Amino acid sequence: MPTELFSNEPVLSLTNADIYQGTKLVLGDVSFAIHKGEFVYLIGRTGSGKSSLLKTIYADLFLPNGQGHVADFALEKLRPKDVPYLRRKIGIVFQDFQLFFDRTVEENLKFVLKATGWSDKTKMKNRITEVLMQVGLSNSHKKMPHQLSGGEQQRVVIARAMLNEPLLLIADEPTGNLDPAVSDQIMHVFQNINNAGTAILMATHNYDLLRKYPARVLRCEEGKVEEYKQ
Ligand SMILES: Nc1ncnc2c1ncn2[C@@H]1O[C@H](COP(=O)(O)OP(=O)(O)OP(=O)(O)O)[C@@H](O)[C@H]1O
Repeated sequence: MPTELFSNEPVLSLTNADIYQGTKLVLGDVSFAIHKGEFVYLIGRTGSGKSSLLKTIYADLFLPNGQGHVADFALEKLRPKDVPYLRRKIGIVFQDFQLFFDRTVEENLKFVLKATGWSDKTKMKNRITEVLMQVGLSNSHKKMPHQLSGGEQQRVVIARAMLNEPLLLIADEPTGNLDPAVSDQIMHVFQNINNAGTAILMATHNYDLLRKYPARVLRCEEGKVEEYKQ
Protein backbone atom coordinates (compact mmCIF):
# COMPACT_ATOMS: atom_id res chain seq x y z
CA MET A 1 0.00 0.00 0.00
CA PRO A 2 1.38 3.47 -0.75
CA THR A 3 2.83 5.03 2.35
CA GLU A 4 1.31 8.43 1.58
CA LEU A 5 -2.00 7.00 2.75
CA PHE A 6 -0.53 7.16 6.23
CA SER A 7 0.08 10.69 7.37
CA ASN A 8 1.58 9.73 10.73
CA GLU A 9 5.23 9.43 11.61
CA PRO A 10 6.80 6.12 10.61
CA VAL A 11 6.59 3.37 13.23
CA LEU A 12 10.18 2.51 12.37
CA SER A 13 12.88 4.54 10.70
CA LEU A 14 16.59 3.99 10.30
CA THR A 15 18.81 6.77 8.97
CA ASN A 16 22.42 6.11 8.00
CA ALA A 17 22.46 3.30 10.53
CA ASP A 18 25.39 0.90 10.87
CA ILE A 19 24.57 -2.59 12.11
CA TYR A 20 27.37 -4.32 14.00
CA GLN A 21 27.92 -7.77 15.47
CA GLY A 22 30.69 -7.05 17.96
CA THR A 23 33.37 -5.26 15.99
CA LYS A 24 32.14 -6.57 12.64
CA LEU A 25 30.16 -4.19 10.44
CA VAL A 26 27.33 -6.35 9.07
CA LEU A 27 25.26 -3.68 7.28
CA GLY A 28 26.36 -0.10 6.59
CA ASP A 29 24.51 3.15 6.03
CA VAL A 30 21.05 1.62 6.32
CA SER A 31 18.14 3.99 5.69
CA PHE A 32 14.48 3.05 5.36
CA ALA A 33 11.17 3.71 7.05
CA ILE A 34 8.11 1.60 7.74
CA HIS A 35 4.72 3.23 8.28
CA LYS A 36 1.64 2.19 10.17
CA GLY A 37 -0.08 -0.75 8.53
CA GLU A 38 2.72 -1.59 6.08
CA PHE A 39 3.80 -5.19 5.39
CA VAL A 40 7.47 -5.53 4.52
CA TYR A 41 9.53 -8.63 3.75
CA LEU A 42 13.22 -8.78 4.56
CA ILE A 43 15.19 -11.12 2.33
CA GLY A 44 18.83 -11.96 1.74
CA ARG A 45 21.23 -14.89 1.80
CA THR A 46 22.21 -16.68 4.98
CA GLY A 47 24.63 -14.45 6.87
CA SER A 48 23.61 -11.31 4.96
CA GLY A 49 22.50 -9.61 8.17
CA LYS A 50 18.70 -10.00 8.41
CA SER A 51 18.68 -11.19 12.00
CA SER A 52 21.26 -8.59 13.00
CA LEU A 53 19.07 -5.85 11.54
CA LEU A 54 16.00 -7.12 13.40
CA LYS A 55 17.99 -7.42 16.63
CA THR A 56 19.07 -3.80 16.31
CA ILE A 57 15.45 -2.75 15.88
CA TYR A 58 14.40 -4.45 19.10
CA ALA A 59 17.54 -3.29 20.90
CA ASP A 60 19.26 -6.62 21.34
CA LEU A 61 22.16 -5.02 19.45
CA PHE A 62 23.23 -1.45 20.14
CA LEU A 63 23.11 1.11 17.33
CA PRO A 64 26.54 2.83 17.40
CA ASN A 65 26.23 5.02 14.28
CA GLY A 66 23.26 6.68 12.66
CA GLN A 67 19.74 7.09 13.95
CA GLY A 68 16.94 4.68 14.62
CA HIS A 69 13.41 5.44 15.73
CA VAL A 70 10.88 2.88 16.87
CA ALA A 71 7.64 4.44 18.05
CA ASP A 72 8.89 7.25 20.33
CA PHE A 73 12.23 5.65 21.14
CA ALA A 74 15.60 6.71 19.69
CA LEU A 75 17.67 3.52 19.36
CA GLU A 76 21.02 5.33 19.39
CA LYS A 77 20.20 6.92 22.75
CA LEU A 78 18.45 3.98 24.36
CA ARG A 79 19.34 3.23 27.98
CA PRO A 80 19.09 -0.34 29.30
CA LYS A 81 16.10 0.64 31.46
CA ASP A 82 14.19 1.81 28.34
CA VAL A 83 14.49 -1.55 26.59
CA PRO A 84 11.44 -3.25 28.21
CA TYR A 85 9.29 -0.23 27.29
CA LEU A 86 10.52 -0.27 23.71
CA ARG A 87 9.73 -4.00 23.51
CA ARG A 88 6.13 -3.32 24.52
CA LYS A 89 5.74 -1.36 21.30
CA ILE A 90 7.19 -4.22 19.25
CA GLY A 91 5.82 -7.74 18.94
CA ILE A 92 8.55 -10.30 18.34
CA VAL A 93 8.01 -13.68 16.68
CA PHE A 94 11.14 -15.80 16.50
CA GLN A 95 11.54 -19.52 16.18
CA ASP A 96 13.65 -19.63 19.30
CA PHE A 97 11.27 -17.56 21.43
CA GLN A 98 9.77 -20.70 22.91
CA LEU A 99 6.62 -21.16 24.91
CA PHE A 100 6.81 -22.54 28.43
CA PHE A 101 5.94 -26.19 27.89
CA ASP A 102 4.90 -26.78 31.51
CA ARG A 103 2.19 -24.08 31.37
CA THR A 104 -1.10 -23.84 29.53
CA VAL A 105 -1.57 -21.47 26.63
CA GLU A 106 -3.45 -19.09 28.91
CA GLU A 107 -0.70 -19.22 31.55
CA ASN A 108 1.92 -18.52 28.91
CA LEU A 109 0.06 -15.41 27.84
CA LYS A 110 -0.74 -14.30 31.40
CA PHE A 111 2.95 -14.55 32.28
CA VAL A 112 3.77 -11.93 29.64
CA LEU A 113 0.90 -9.65 30.67
CA LYS A 114 2.01 -9.70 34.31
CA ALA A 115 5.64 -9.12 33.31
CA THR A 116 4.55 -6.05 31.35
CA GLY A 117 2.58 -4.46 34.13
CA TRP A 118 -0.95 -5.85 33.84
CA SER A 119 -2.72 -6.76 37.10
CA ASP A 120 -6.51 -6.60 36.59
CA LYS A 121 -7.64 -10.23 36.25
CA THR A 122 -10.71 -9.48 34.13
CA LYS A 123 -8.76 -7.27 31.74
CA MET A 124 -6.05 -9.93 31.40
CA LYS A 125 -8.65 -12.63 30.71
CA ASN A 126 -10.37 -10.48 28.10
CA ARG A 127 -7.12 -9.57 26.36
CA ILE A 128 -6.06 -13.24 26.24
CA THR A 129 -9.43 -14.15 24.70
CA GLU A 130 -9.02 -11.38 22.11
CA VAL A 131 -5.52 -12.34 20.97
CA LEU A 132 -6.36 -16.04 20.80
CA MET A 133 -9.38 -15.18 18.68
CA GLN A 134 -7.17 -13.03 16.46
CA VAL A 135 -4.98 -16.06 15.66
CA GLY A 136 -7.87 -18.50 15.32
CA LEU A 137 -7.27 -20.42 18.54
CA SER A 138 -10.33 -19.48 20.56
CA ASN A 139 -10.70 -22.88 22.22
CA SER A 140 -7.10 -23.41 23.25
CA HIS A 141 -6.87 -21.51 26.56
CA LYS A 142 -6.44 -24.61 28.68
CA LYS A 143 -4.27 -26.62 26.31
CA MET A 144 -0.65 -27.42 26.99
CA PRO A 145 1.73 -26.48 24.16
CA HIS A 146 2.56 -30.13 23.44
CA GLN A 147 -1.13 -30.73 22.67
CA LEU A 148 -0.86 -28.24 19.80
CA SER A 149 0.64 -28.71 16.33
CA GLY A 150 3.74 -26.76 15.31
CA GLY A 151 1.60 -24.28 13.40
CA GLU A 152 -0.75 -23.82 16.36
CA GLN A 153 2.20 -23.26 18.69
CA GLN A 154 3.49 -20.62 16.31
CA ARG A 155 0.06 -18.97 16.38
CA VAL A 156 0.25 -18.85 20.19
CA VAL A 157 3.65 -17.18 19.83
CA ILE A 158 2.03 -14.63 17.51
CA ALA A 159 -0.84 -14.12 19.98
CA ARG A 160 1.73 -13.55 22.70
CA ALA A 161 3.48 -10.95 20.55
CA MET A 162 0.16 -9.12 20.07
CA LEU A 163 -0.77 -8.86 23.77
CA ASN A 164 0.34 -5.26 24.20
CA GLU A 165 -1.05 -4.11 20.83
CA PRO A 166 2.34 -3.43 19.24
CA LEU A 167 2.73 -0.86 16.49
CA LEU A 168 5.20 -3.14 14.75
CA LEU A 169 5.45 -6.91 14.59
CA ILE A 170 8.89 -8.31 13.81
CA ALA A 171 9.10 -11.89 12.63
CA ASP A 172 12.31 -13.79 11.87
CA GLU A 173 11.62 -16.83 9.68
CA PRO A 174 8.21 -17.41 11.26
CA THR A 175 7.39 -20.19 8.81
CA GLY A 176 10.87 -21.73 8.86
CA ASN A 177 9.93 -25.14 10.26
CA LEU A 178 6.41 -25.31 8.89
CA ASP A 179 5.03 -27.04 5.81
CA PRO A 180 3.42 -24.99 3.00
CA ALA A 181 -0.22 -25.38 4.11
CA VAL A 182 0.64 -24.37 7.66
CA SER A 183 2.79 -21.50 6.39
CA ASP A 184 -0.29 -20.25 4.53
CA GLN A 185 -2.28 -20.29 7.78
CA ILE A 186 0.43 -18.25 9.47
CA MET A 187 0.43 -15.78 6.58
CA HIS A 188 -3.34 -15.38 6.90
CA VAL A 189 -2.94 -14.62 10.58
CA PHE A 190 -0.29 -12.01 9.73
CA GLN A 191 -2.55 -10.49 7.10
CA ASN A 192 -5.42 -10.16 9.57
CA ILE A 193 -3.11 -8.50 12.07
CA ASN A 194 -1.70 -6.25 9.37
CA ASN A 195 -5.15 -5.28 8.08
CA ALA A 196 -6.05 -4.24 11.61
CA GLY A 197 -3.21 -1.67 11.45
CA THR A 198 -0.06 -3.30 12.85
CA ALA A 199 3.00 -2.89 10.62
CA ILE A 200 4.89 -6.13 9.97
CA LEU A 201 8.55 -6.69 9.13
CA MET A 202 9.17 -10.33 8.30
CA ALA A 203 12.50 -11.93 7.44
CA THR A 204 12.10 -14.99 5.28
CA HIS A 205 13.86 -17.34 2.88
CA ASN A 206 10.51 -18.53 1.57
CA TYR A 207 10.17 -16.91 -1.85
CA ASP A 208 6.90 -18.77 -2.50
CA LEU A 209 5.34 -16.54 0.15
CA LEU A 210 6.60 -13.41 -1.62
CA ARG A 211 4.97 -14.55 -4.85
CA LYS A 212 1.72 -15.59 -3.18
CA TYR A 213 1.41 -12.63 -0.84
CA PRO A 214 3.14 -9.75 -2.61
CA ALA A 215 4.28 -6.77 -0.54
CA ARG A 216 7.20 -4.40 -0.26
CA VAL A 217 10.57 -6.18 -0.11
CA LEU A 218 13.86 -5.05 1.45
CA ARG A 219 16.97 -7.03 0.61
CA CYS A 220 20.21 -7.39 2.56
CA GLU A 221 23.09 -7.85 0.17
CA GLU A 222 26.80 -7.13 0.31
CA GLY A 223 26.53 -5.08 3.45
CA LYS A 224 23.62 -2.92 2.28
CA VAL A 225 19.84 -2.89 2.65
CA GLU A 226 17.96 -1.94 -0.49
CA GLU A 227 14.42 -1.84 -1.80
CA TYR A 228 13.94 -4.90 -3.99
CA LYS A 229 11.60 -4.83 -6.97
CA GLN A 230 10.24 -8.25 -7.92
N1 LIG B 1 26.42 -13.42 17.89
C1 LIG B 1 27.24 -13.13 16.87
N2 LIG B 1 28.51 -12.77 17.08
C2 LIG B 1 29.35 -12.47 16.06
N3 LIG B 1 28.97 -12.48 14.77
C3 LIG B 1 27.72 -12.84 14.49
C4 LIG B 1 26.78 -13.18 15.53
N4 LIG B 1 25.59 -13.47 14.95
C5 LIG B 1 25.79 -13.32 13.62
N5 LIG B 1 27.03 -12.95 13.34
C6 LIG B 1 27.60 -12.66 12.00
O1 LIG B 1 26.92 -11.55 11.46
C7 LIG B 1 26.65 -11.74 10.08
C8 LIG B 1 25.16 -11.61 9.82
O2 LIG B 1 24.45 -12.68 10.46
P1 LIG B 1 22.89 -12.71 10.59
O3 LIG B 1 22.53 -13.82 11.52
O4 LIG B 1 22.40 -11.36 10.90
O5 LIG B 1 22.47 -13.08 9.10
P2 LIG B 1 21.08 -13.59 8.53
O6 LIG B 1 20.88 -12.91 7.22
O7 LIG B 1 20.01 -13.42 9.55
O8 LIG B 1 21.33 -15.13 8.30
P3 LIG B 1 20.25 -16.34 8.34
O9 LIG B 1 19.43 -16.17 7.12
O10 LIG B 1 21.12 -17.55 8.28
O11 LIG B 1 19.50 -16.22 9.62
C9 LIG B 1 27.22 -13.11 9.72
O12 LIG B 1 28.50 -12.91 9.16
C10 LIG B 1 27.32 -13.81 11.04
O13 LIG B 1 28.37 -14.73 11.03
